[in-house]
Amino acid sequence: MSTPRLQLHHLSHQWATTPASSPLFTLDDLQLNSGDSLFMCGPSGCGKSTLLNIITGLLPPTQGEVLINGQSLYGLKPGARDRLRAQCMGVITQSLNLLPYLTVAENLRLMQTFSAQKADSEWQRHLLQTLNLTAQAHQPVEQLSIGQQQRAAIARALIHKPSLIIADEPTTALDDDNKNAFMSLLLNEMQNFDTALLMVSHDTRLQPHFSRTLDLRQYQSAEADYVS
Ligand SMILES: Nc1ncnc2c1ncn2[C@@H]1O[C@H](COP(=O)(O)OP(=O)(O)OP(=O)(O)O)[C@@H](O)[C@H]1O
Repeated sequence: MSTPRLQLHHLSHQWATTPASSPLFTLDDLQLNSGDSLFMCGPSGCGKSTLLNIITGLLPPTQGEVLINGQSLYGLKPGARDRLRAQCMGVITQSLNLLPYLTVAENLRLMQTFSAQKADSEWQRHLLQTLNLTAQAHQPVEQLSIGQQQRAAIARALIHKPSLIIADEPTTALDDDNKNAFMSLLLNEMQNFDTALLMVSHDTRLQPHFSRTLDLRQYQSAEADYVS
């Protein structure tokens, strides 16, 4: 069995503004292996973005441990942590994170540079072909349709062969047909590329696409303040 892609141990977070007795959430144990897809939901303010920031190395938790491929994320110095994030994680957000004036291929190349990988033209060709973007490879992203931009964002999240994909509300702007197409594509590609997926969404209709669900509300302290 390969090393888990993500492990959370006794993880909790507490803002300085909240009482010591009521951390935002407490997750004793969570593990994602290659091929796992986790749907994370919960009411506004329950801590989803906070947890994603902790998992992506941007916010040290007040307690507990985050392991990426068995490596303690916060046991690393900030520079090494940034490198681990760039090498091991692919992130897709609602705003897609693509540079609009660069072509699709240039966006992919930039991601490879951040992750300190050599250009792999064979892999890029394969990805663009799989995602039906070969004809758009040398077009600026701002000239693509929304659906094409989303496929480009998936390619960008996979170009460096990450072990973990983090997707934060990536389907908010989509109609139902495009939502389902996007999810099928993302899940299919993450299975093909041997990675794990953690996606945050308010849209519980997407839940059946995933192998597991985590409702963060269930991991909150009783005094937590959020909007249902
Ligand atoms: N820098 C901060 N300092 C203090 N409190 C914060 C900070 N950032 C967020 N919070 C609080 O932490 C709680 C969780 O916020 P978070 O953004 O993680 O929720 P969320 O579940 O992602 O919400 P939404 O679904 O609305 O995006 C909120 O009560 C918020 O006010």
